[in-house]
Amino acid sequence: MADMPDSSSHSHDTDTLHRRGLMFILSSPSGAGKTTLSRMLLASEEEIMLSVSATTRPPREGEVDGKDYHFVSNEEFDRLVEEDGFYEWAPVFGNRYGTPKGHIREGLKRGQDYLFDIDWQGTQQLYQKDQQDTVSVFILPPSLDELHRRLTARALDSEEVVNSRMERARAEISHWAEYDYVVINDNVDACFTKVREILHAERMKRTRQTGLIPFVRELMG
Ligand SMILES: Nc1ncnc2c1ncn2[C@@H]1O[C@H](COP(=O)(O)OP(=O)(O)OP(=O)(O)O)[C@@H](O)[C@H]1O
Ligand SMILES: Nc1nc2c(ncn2[C@@H]2O[C@H](COP(=O)(O)O)[C@@H](O)[C@H]2O)c(=O)[nH]1
Repeated sequence: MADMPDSSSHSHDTDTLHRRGLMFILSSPSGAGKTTLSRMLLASEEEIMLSVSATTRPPREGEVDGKDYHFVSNEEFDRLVEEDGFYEWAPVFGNRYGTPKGHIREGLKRGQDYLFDIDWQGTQQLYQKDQQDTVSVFILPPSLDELHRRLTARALDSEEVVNSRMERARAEISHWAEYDYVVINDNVDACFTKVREILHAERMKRTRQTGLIPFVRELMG
């Protein structure tokens, strides 16, 4: 290593130039696998934080209040809407779901990434509010038969709920072309690798790397 140039005199750490955070959205018809992929992403990426939605839907078995969702009453949801407490919200499957405002804007400036498991209505609203920080990925099932199989195998919803989600699937899939990326979730590991590659590439986008401006200035003298 003796003949390697000494880089210690550089005033920038070139591995950690400042960048803006991004809002990384995963959408899909119910049952295609976005919750599974979100959990895999959160387990493997330290720099991304889940945006925990509020919902009027009752918790499913195993879901934890404050971790999977903030489970709220209809009255509480009304109050949050009136107080302008949501970044976006939408009715889905007879319940209401919304992204609490929290500190997303400040976090993005600091370089914090946020993961959103939201539907096409919420995606459109985030795009309208802040297009430059938004990256959206639509997850498709390999077939509708497989989607039905996954919803049934998950065994968390009644047959009636599974059927109503299947009825909605075509309408949701019709929004696929509004997304930046589309990935088919056939093999979950292969799909996850693609989703993670998208996140990594988007982090490197020139317009997000705000630290490049002072770096290049210094580089050029
Ligand atoms: N590639 C895959 N192959 C087989 N099963 C899968 C695959 N991906 C996810 N699953 C399974 O399919 C079921 C539905 O997945 P998941 O709950 O992640 O879907 P979702 O899109 O988040 O649904 P919802 O919108 O209703 O929350 C789960 O039981 C999950 O383990
Ligand atoms: N527009 C929003 N959609 C959301 C939000 N949180 C979740 N969702 C979407 O709702 C459906 C159903 O979810 P489930 O957990 O009941 O199966 C799914 O498509 C989610 O992506 C939100 O805050 N805003």
